[in-house]
Amino acid sequence: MAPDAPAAAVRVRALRKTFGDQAAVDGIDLDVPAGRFVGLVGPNGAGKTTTLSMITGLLRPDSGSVEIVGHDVWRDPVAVKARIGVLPEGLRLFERLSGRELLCYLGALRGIPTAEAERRAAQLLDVLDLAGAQNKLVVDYSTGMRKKIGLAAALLHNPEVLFLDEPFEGVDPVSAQTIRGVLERYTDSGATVVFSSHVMELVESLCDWVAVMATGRIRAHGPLAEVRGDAPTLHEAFLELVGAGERAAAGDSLDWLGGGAATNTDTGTGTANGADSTPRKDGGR
Ligand SMILES: Nc1ncnc2c1ncn2[C@@H]1O[C@H](COP(=O)(O)OP(=O)(O)OP(=O)(O)O)[C@@H](O)[C@H]1O
Repeated sequence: MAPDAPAAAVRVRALRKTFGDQAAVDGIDLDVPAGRFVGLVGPNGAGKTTTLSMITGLLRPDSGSVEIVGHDVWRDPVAVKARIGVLPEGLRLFERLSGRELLCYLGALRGIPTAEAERRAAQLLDVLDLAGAQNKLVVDYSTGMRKKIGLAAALLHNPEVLFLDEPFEGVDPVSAQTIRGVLERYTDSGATVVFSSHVMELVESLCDWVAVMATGRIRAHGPLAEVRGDAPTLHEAFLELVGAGERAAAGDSLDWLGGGAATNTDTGTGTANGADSTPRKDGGR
């Protein structure tokens, strides 16, 4: 391979997963370049979590293959798991450990020498603004704190590629800024971050490479500017790619919805207010 063509961080071929007769991921191909900040975006149910779960070895595909920095996820799982960090959706943690104990324990599982694991844990807790809660049990952590301790756990072994499923969901703006700073520093060192999100503004401001998914397929992927094309924002390009205009128009059929009783007058099932549109507190009895 030419020196100016670095190996893909993630190489996906014909990846497919069905649940019953529904294809959650419908045979996707994807090459994620190394050293990028990558956003996987798509509407609810697009298949983002299913894709990330298969890429990280948490869910077995029906067919297709995934390589991470040249290692097959299903044939070479140990090599892959040593190279990746994962913050999955609905992260399960050891709830009865404190944040610091959790990181030190995971460090031991990863084979990191105790002193080094403690050093890294202390630094991560500090940078992620969790030092004050390091002795608190994880079960007592808030949603945002859980995301941050999950991120610390995913970074502890200094992985080459980090996968984050909705890392900013439930996180306040200050913590989001902290997480962002950590991730930017991490990608500046040449590592790759792949994260899923619905928040286009966030993806646009953080990512230099995006993949847009809808109904189990990749609709567009590549450098941010290319995917955005002539659209003024990624948000607008996204709406066009996933056909959201049609779905928005479908809302027109909710002609009864308006928060008032007046629209119920001729249905025969309403409040019997008749032509009087004045709201009545007695429920029309
Ligand atoms: N374990 C499962 N059993 C049955 N159907 C599933 C399962 N997991 C996912 N699906 C279905 O697969 C489709 C893709 O789901 P997935 O969670 O991957 O989407 P997503 O893009 O992550 O959505 P969201 O943004 O809402 O989290 C959905 O229609 C979902 O209902």
